Amino acid sequence: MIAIVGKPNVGKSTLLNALVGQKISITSRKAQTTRHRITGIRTVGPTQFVFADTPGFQTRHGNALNRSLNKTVQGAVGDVDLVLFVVEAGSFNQADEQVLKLLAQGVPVLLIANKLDTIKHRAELAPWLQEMQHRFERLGAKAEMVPLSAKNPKDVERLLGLCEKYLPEQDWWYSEDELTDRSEKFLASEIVREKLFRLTGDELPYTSTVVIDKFEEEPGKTASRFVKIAATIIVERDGHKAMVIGDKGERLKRIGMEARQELEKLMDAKVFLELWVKVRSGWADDEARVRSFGYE
Ligand SMILES: Nc1nc2c(ncn2[C@@H]2O[C@H](COP(=O)(O)OP(=O)(O)OP(=O)(O)O)[C@@H](O)[C@H]2O)c(=O)[nH]1
Repeated sequence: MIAIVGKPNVGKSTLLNALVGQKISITSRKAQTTRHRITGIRTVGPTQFVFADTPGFQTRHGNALNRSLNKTVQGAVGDVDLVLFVVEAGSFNQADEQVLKLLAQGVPVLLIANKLDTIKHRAELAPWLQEMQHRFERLGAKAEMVPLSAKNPKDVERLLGLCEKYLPEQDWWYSEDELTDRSEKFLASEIVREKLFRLTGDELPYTSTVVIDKFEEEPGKTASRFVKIAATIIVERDGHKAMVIGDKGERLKRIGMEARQELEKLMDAKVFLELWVKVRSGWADDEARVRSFGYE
């Protein structure tokens, strides 16, 4: 069991998807895309890797949504064999420091210095890596430094080999072909949320969310599956609703189309997807609402 932790936007979900070999956690340029603990499974030969992706640890806003996200992170690092602590290569700031403080004593850590491809002069990274090593030593923590790019398949394969050394010998938890413990219904809401964030860019606040109202598989008349999904995009203000719908409904249509195509591939089914947009002001500050929208 391996937890993937780090501040928002360092590439945790990108790394998880690469490690698992299939997209199971959504990613975007927007920070705070991941909202839930997502388990990804990869079985290679005799070894089963169970990865837990976590939301980026929040340090700025203390609202109910962020408190819930941070609880998810804390829960994930407690009981694992190994932690992948993801940072951006060459950088370590206050937000990274906060994550470091969460790490349980005694659990081995790989410091993943991600986005190595963005560093022009690799030699310049050496003093930074040394400084990182010292930082861990001062805490009495064991850590191995692993500079890599989550977007480079060779780096990801090498990382799997490094992780393997830390895993105990025990029975597998999942069958060989399982990739995630999350349901298709959950993945559907995540994929709609990813398209929503990607197609609205920085204009839409991260407090928008997606709730699945209906997820029904039609009894098969033919060999292929047919799934009917209705989802509501929840936003904070009327202005955001207009932004999501777009000119003559163009943007909402595009969100629906891209999400449907990806879901059809993922579920190997014909998908009928219906999208609605609703305004619910202040939901991210309201504990009960945060829970009712599926956050722990
Ligand atoms: N250049 C480069 N970009 C990367 C790499 N890994 C991830 N990214 C980009 O970094 C951005 C954030 O990636 P995510 O995987 O969504 O990051 P995250 O840490 O899961 O983010 P949160 O959900 O906010 O916690 C995306 O635009 C990725 O494409 C990498 O190795 N190199």
